[in-house]
Amino acid sequence: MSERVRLAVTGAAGRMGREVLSAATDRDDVEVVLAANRTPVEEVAGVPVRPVAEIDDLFEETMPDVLVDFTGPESSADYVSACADAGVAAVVGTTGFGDDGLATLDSAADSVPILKAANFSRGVAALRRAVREAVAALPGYDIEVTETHHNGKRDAPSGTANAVLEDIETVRGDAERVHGRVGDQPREDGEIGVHARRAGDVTGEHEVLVAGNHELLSLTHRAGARGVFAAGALDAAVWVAGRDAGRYDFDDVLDER
Ligand SMILES: NC(=O)C1=CN([C@@H]2O[C@H](COP(=O)(O)OP(=O)(O)OC[C@H]3O[C@@H](n4cnc5c(N)ncnc54)[C@H](OP(=O)(O)O)[C@@H]3O)[C@@H](O)[C@H]2O)C=CC1
Ligand SMILES: O=C(O)C1=N[C@H](C(=O)O)C[C@H](O)C1
Repeated sequence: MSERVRLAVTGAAGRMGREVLSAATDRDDVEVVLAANRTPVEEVAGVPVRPVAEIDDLFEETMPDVLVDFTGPESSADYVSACADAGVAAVVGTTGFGDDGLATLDSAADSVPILKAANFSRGVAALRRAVREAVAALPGYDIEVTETHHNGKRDAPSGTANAVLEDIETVRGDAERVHGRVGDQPREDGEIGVHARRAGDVTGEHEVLVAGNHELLSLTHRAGARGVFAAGALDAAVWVAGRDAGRYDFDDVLDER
């Protein structure tokens, strides 16, 4: 697409919505035509924000090419349904979906392109590749996954930690997740420890430990600012505009760049 991609941004006044709007104003390949938020706010990054009374009315006045959504799992599923009805593509950064929400995304993808990623950082994409390789190279080693986020985060474990765990399980197959660890039993072979920490204003950290006797491999990603997620989400929005209906993820974007 040579023209600017016309964007709608939901959750405009949230931590990520603000970053996306701010990053969008610095780019010449996107144009924000609609910013919406549940709680009324006047503007974010100089963009007027519309209160969302009824999600069905979201595109009543303005039709974007792509919706970028960082909200919560219930609202995100509703926004994506509205996209399917209106023929609008969606980039979903929201995490914490249950089975019903994921089914809603799958069904919307029958009619529009839906690109969902738990993490739009390029560093995390590289972390996931490194973890898959390490786990394949170190059969039988103990694995512990730890994520740390700000005290306002709702879902635990993080969407990224869940994606990393799925990667590990795909390679290893026989893993059992153990969330936290209490009691007086030693670690069992094959389990994967999962630890979610919430503290202060940490943007987002993910660490995978792979340990055998006398050696420990630690793979860690630390996000220093939400701008990395916003930049990736906007790259994804530009990439997904005009695509065929279907489910896509951030790797599809990275594979082509
Ligand atoms: N994929 C990625 O790279 C990243 C994903 N995330 C994910 O993005 C999501 C949002 O994170 P963050 O910005 O920190 O969250 P915030 O709590 O800061 O913002 C959430 C936004 O969503 C809106 N919202 C929440 N629930 C509803 C609802 N039921 N109906 C309508 N609007 C709703 C809020 O509206 P209101 O102002 O009215 O409360 C707010 O605008 C989370 O799921 C998080 O895990 C976060 C960072 C990176
Ligand atoms: O809520 C957050 O902040 C983040 N959420 C995403 C997740 O759940 O993995 C991505 C990032 O870690 C920040």
